[in-house]
Amino acid sequence: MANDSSFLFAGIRFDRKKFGADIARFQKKDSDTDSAKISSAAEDEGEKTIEPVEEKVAASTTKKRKRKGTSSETVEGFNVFRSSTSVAQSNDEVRVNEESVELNKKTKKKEQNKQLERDAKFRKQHNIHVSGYNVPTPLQSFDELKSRYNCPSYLLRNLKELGFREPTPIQRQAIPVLLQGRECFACAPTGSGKTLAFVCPMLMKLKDPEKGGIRAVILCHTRELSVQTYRECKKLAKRKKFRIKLMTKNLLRNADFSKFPCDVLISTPLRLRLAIKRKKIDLSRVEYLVLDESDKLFEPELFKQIDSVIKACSNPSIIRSLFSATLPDFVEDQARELMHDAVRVIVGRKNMASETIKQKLVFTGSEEGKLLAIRQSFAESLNPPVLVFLQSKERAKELYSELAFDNIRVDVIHSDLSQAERENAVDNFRAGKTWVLIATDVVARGMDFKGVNCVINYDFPDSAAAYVHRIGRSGRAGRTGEAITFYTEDDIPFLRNVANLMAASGCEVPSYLMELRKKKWKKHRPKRDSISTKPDL
Ligand SMILES: Nc1ncnc2c1ncn2[C@@H]1O[C@H](COP(=O)(O)OP(=O)(O)OP(=O)(O)O)[C@@H](O)[C@H]1O
Repeated sequence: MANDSSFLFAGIRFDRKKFGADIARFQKKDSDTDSAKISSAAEDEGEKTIEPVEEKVAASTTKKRKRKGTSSETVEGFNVFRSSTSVAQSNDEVRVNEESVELNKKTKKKEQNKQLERDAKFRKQHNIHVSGYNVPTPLQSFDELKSRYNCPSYLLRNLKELGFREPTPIQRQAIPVLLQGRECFACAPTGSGKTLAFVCPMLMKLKDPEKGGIRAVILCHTRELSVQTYRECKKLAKRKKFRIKLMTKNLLRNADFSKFPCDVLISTPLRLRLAIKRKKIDLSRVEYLVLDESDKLFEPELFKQIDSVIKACSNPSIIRSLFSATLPDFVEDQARELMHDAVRVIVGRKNMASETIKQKLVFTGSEEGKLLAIRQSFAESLNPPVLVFLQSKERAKELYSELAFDNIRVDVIHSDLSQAERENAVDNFRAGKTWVLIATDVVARGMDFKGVNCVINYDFPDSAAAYVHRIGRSGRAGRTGEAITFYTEDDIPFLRNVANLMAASGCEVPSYLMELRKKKWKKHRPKRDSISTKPDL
């Protein structure tokens, strides 16, 4: 047989050393009995396939290993001894393989189901709600960024140095979603760490600094928030030479965007739109786009601007994400049309105020009553830092000129101030130089002033979202805070809306408030009497 089959090896360099044992065995055998014996050996092997199911996977691999060096081995692509018995054997093998594949599938499915159960339990524990196909397992710890996603050590070190020991619920879920390359719209309470939830995966996705175009864009609705986000990015990217740029007026005016070295660009929609129109900035390489405070960006006055940015970010494999503490249905609907295969992540309940804030309603009767109430409150216990919100810049200026002489360190911020003045006001408040910051809604969203003890809604907010975001400047990152909302006769129709928000976030609300009628609450900015106490001349 060895001789007969030698023609099969013609033209093939046969390694006699390697297959010495086989050659010796074949040479010993009588050529007539040879194939019968080999066939029966093959049958024997075939019989071995009638084994308990559990052992089949192991058996088939052992069999493969055993067959190495036996007569029916494939030599460099040729099956040397092909007989009817080996066909039967192959059929058996196919069956065994099919069964073991089936078994593998079942085991895998079982394990997947167990993992899904564990994920669901974990999400419930952290009040995380998800929808979307194949949502990744939430993070148990920041260490998993290393074990599951090979997070670079500079980033882990930065997280540690910033004092972030454990991911917050939104970070637990949104980070794996974005790292999986999925688009995401996320809603989580104010002060719950959404910035890190989108910056961390962005830095991981970008891996290393690269030349040749803008790779990530973060859109923020105000300049103040852009500056803050820029600083947060820089802190997280420390030790890595990413080119993180803030779209300032100066940059917009003077930069040559055709040679713009930039990994991450942070901008307001207006400035970026101007750069697209005037400077032909190229966003076609952008891999990662974040719309922070997304519901604000989707409002009609900003929508045109974000729309042109979204269109300019034409990379088909872009990952877009939307983050906010409030996510109205109309934004969800628009987001669904815009995004593909997105995962929706909600922490707690949508559009809910943070549970760490003690909320209070105070009836002041009239505008004069408000001024008395705030003065009295400061006289009794001024626990800075305190933020006071008013409905317009005119009213903010008026209150400032009243309180400026009251022997408290007070400042004001609104859109009539220059950029430098606005930044100064924010920095002084952060540094504790200002105790009371009087503000319009320009700093109501996104701004992270550490440790604000109390927010006073001097003027009733104009919508549910405004209420949630304004009071959310206090009680951040798990700390407690306080919110006081003044109301007058004009605001009574909308009291029930605030009462509902208070009750939903666990505050005690007098029952009579819950019995009031609910009225659609949008853009409630009634004409109010002037704040001034100076007599009219
Ligand atoms: N894992 C963490 N552990 C502790 N603190 C954290 C963690 N992540 C973020 N923080 C801190 O929590 C604070 C709030 O974070 P951030 O400003 O991102 O909140 P946010 O959810 O975006 O709030 P908003 O809705 O008001 O914009 C920041 O001071 C931030 O440094």
